[in-house]
Amino acid sequence: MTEFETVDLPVINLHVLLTDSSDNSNNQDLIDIGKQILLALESVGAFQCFAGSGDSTLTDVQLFGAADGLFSLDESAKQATANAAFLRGYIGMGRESGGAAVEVKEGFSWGSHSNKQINNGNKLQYSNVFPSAFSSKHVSILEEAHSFSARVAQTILRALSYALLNENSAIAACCAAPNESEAISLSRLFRYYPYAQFPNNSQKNQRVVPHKDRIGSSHHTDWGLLTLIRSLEPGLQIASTSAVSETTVWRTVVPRKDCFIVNGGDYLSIITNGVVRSPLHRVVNSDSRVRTSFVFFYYPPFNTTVPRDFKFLQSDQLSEEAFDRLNSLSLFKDQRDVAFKGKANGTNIIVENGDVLFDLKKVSFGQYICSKWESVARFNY
Ligand SMILES: O=C(O)CCC(=O)C(=O)O
Ligand SMILES: [Fe+2]
Repeated sequence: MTEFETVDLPVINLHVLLTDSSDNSNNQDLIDIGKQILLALESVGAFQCFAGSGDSTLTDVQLFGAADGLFSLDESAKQATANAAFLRGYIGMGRESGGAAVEVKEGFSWGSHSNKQINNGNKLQYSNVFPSAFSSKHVSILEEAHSFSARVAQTILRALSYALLNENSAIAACCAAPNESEAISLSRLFRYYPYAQFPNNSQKNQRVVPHKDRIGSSHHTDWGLLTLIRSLEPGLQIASTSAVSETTVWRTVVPRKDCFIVNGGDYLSIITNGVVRSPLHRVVNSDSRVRTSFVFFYYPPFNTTVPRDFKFLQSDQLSEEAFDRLNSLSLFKDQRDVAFKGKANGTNIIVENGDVLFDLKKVSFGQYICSKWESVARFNY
């Protein structure tokens, strides 16, 4: 495998804020940690976060033990959950991609344990679907991973909104209903395999170019407020540029034990007028090793729309660099299979010059995100 550079992400210890829930603006820890978070999110757009040790935390041993239990089930037990509900259950190899490449991974999605049913057309809020052979001990570890991650994400945003001082109102609006956010946020486990496990069946003579025709996760930015990632293995890479070009250098994140890797998301970048970066990233697979990761996408409440004072797309309000950066976010890109590119898709997506624009006045965040998830499903493998 090609050698890649590594990136040294700042490490931020959030533990003290998770044990102290007082919402007091004089709280020095909140201010200090908020500043560290702001510095990390406005420079690289990512950091590693230690969320504590003790009972109410998530350990790598618990999490990856549950992941092993899940992925080692029979294919038929996993497949039985594949089409049970939108964004719940198993995702088979090659069934999802954010680009033209085949993503050589299997995955599993779940959400909040307290979701009981579909809620007023809100497809993101649904009860969990686990294979019947999956142990209840492992189910509770995964469901606790979801609620703990939501608490960590809320705490990061609370500290960030203090650090942003005058710019905190947009974040505060997104944080006003943490239970609604938790209900539509998404947890996933992924297992990435050597590319050789997905050979080229249809065009046998064509060479498969590693990291181009086959990849772990195509280059993208995440759509939501924050993404939390756990893994024991490197593979996640952050780009040196906001769009892929000849000068792009991919740098590997080396995960630290019992830490989350935290990425700023597109929506957070938008509501902070580009102050927070949503870093361009991808996952490359090893030739010889399997990599497992836990990924948690933290979203604002379903009905959130962009706040009224939103300045995006008025380039006079932003530096040229920030404007270009916001314009290249995956949230605004058409990530559908090539066969659909340039064609309108129902009511949620507006297509202009092949790119998808988010009609900010008409569409709620939740509705739009449903259409984004539909756009990355792949069926023809
Ligand atoms: O597995 C990882 O490390 C990250 C995956 C990722 O970027 C995503 O699913 O959005
Ligand atoms: Fe991502």
